[in-house]
This record gives sequence, structure tokens and C-alpha cells, in this order.
Amino acid sequence: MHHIPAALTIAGTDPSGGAGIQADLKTFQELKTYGMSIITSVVAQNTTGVQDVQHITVPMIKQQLDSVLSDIPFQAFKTGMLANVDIMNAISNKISGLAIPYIMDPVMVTTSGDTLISEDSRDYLRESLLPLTTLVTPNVPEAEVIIGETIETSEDMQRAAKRIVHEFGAGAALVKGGHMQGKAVDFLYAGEKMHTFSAERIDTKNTHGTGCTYSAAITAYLSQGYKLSDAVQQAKDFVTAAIRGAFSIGHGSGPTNHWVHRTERVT
Ligand SMILES: Nc1ncnc2c1ncn2[C@@H]1O[C@H](COP(=O)(O)OP(=O)(O)O)[C@@H](O)[C@H]1O
Ligand SMILES: Cc1ncc(COP(=O)(O)O)c(N)n1
Repeated sequence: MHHIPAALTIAGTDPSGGAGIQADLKTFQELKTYGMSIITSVVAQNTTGVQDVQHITVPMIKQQLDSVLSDIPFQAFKTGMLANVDIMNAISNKISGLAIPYIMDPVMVTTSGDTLISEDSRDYLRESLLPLTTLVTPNVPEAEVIIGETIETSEDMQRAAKRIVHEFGAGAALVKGGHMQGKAVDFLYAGEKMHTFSAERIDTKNTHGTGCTYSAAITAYLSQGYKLSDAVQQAKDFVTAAIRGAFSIGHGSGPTNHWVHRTERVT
């Protein structure tokens, strides 16, 4: 019997360590879940933006998945950057039979404004991958792409969450308010009532990797058996602390601090 909770992330990389696979693994580690990773694209990026991208071949992505699936059980998984339809299709074929929570961070554009996935793959993501999810975690611009409508108010965010579940077939939707004004408020809808998660807005430019960190934390808590709304609340507390302690390093938007449980403060 395995008593160690384990989670898998399927995503792109960030050599500067703040987003993507690197953020996911740091988060899993901090939250005491054994972390595993499938790399879909190698992204040359840092706190200032994306300099270059190279996608991993589809056979190699499939082989990475087989290597993990044939060897080590895990209790939850997430996807981040899935750059094109071929990669999405390979992933969906391998994961559609897994009876464990699937958290999709529908990564489209980075904090620095660089596009990470092709135009046509947005339709594939909406039509083929969304119905497989336990939870999808769009920020406001991503939710706008999914529903094809602009979002201006918190009522719009809540309506988007409901539409993503009822019309697009996601298991649940967490529409995140990081790009709105005022408090940092996120709405979770899983088919019944609307849950609200609110935190004070922290005045910082260092938000590189917040979405990755948040969805990885939700995945970690789900791997440990928390129910969805509790996993999101715990993860919200984690990401807020990670933003509050964010590192002012690099020349652009610095990374969040995954080391939130350290007793001595890192500055
Ligand atoms: N300045 C901030 N202060 C506090 N919380 C924030 C801030 N910016 C983002 N958040 C929170 O961080 C999480 C990630 O949200 P968001 O920035 O919308 O996603 P993404 O990184 O995918 O663009 C959400 O819980 C959001 O409310
Ligand atoms: C490989 C990869 N995946 C995702 C993001 C988005 O980062 P954020 O969490 O800031 O939206 C990123 N910059 N790089």
C-alpha cells in the first residue's frame, strides 16, 4: 500500500523557476505531496517574458506518460501549457480513463503577455478536454475565450463559471479574479451553489506563476483527499501567502514564494 499522496503535472517548463512545471513541483513538495511531471514544451522564459519555445514530440510525450502510468500510482493530476491540438489529443487519449481528479489550468497567455497555445487549440481545449475535467481554473481573459463573451463584473464572472459547467461540460469551474480591480475574489461553481474565495489584493508586480501555483496547490490537496471546496480554500490561502512573500528577483514580474511554511522568513 502507498501511503504517500502523489500528484502529476503535465505542462511546460520555466527555467527561471517561477511558473510551469517548476512551480508545480515546488508547490507539491511544499504541500507534502510526492510530485511527478510530464514535460510538453520546453519554454525559454524568465520574469520578463518568453524568449523561445520548443515542443516535445507527441511520441515522447506519450512515452513519458506511459513511464509514469505503468509504474507509480497518483491520486490527482493537472495540466498546464498544452501548446497544440496534437499534444492535447495525445494527453486526452491517455487520461480519459483515469478515475481521479483532473484539474485543468487553461494556460493561454503568460503574465508577461506572451501567447503559449495556438489559436485552433483553443477550440479543441473547449470541446474535447473541458468535459474530462474535475475542475478548470481560468483567469478572466481565459474565461472570456472559453465562453466567447467579455467579463467586466463579478456577476459576469459567476455567470461564466456556471456556463463553463452547464454548457461546456467542465466538472467545476473556478473563475479567478486576479485581473480584476479591488479584492482578489475567485468564484467556484460545481453545479450547486456558488462558492466565493476572497483575499486582500497585495500591491505587487511579482505575480509570475500565480495561476500555476494555485492549480498545483488545489491538485496537491485533492491528492490528499480534501473535498473540492476545502481544497480550493486551502490553496487560496497558500497562493495568497506565496504572493505576499513573492521574491523581488529578476528584471520583470518576480516569482511567488512557494516556501510559505518555512519558519524563518526569506527576504
Ligand atoms: N495582487 C494580488 N493579490 C492577491 N491575490 C492575487 C493577486 N493577483 C492574483 N491573485 C490571486 O492569485 C490567484 C491567481 O489568479 P490570476 O492572477 O487571476 O491567475 P493567472 O495567474 O492564471 O492569471 C487567484 O486566487 C487570484 O485571486
Ligand atoms: C510553461 C508555462 N506555463 C504557464 C505559464 C503561465 O504563468 P502564470 O501562472 O503566471 O499565468 C508560464 N509562464 N509558463
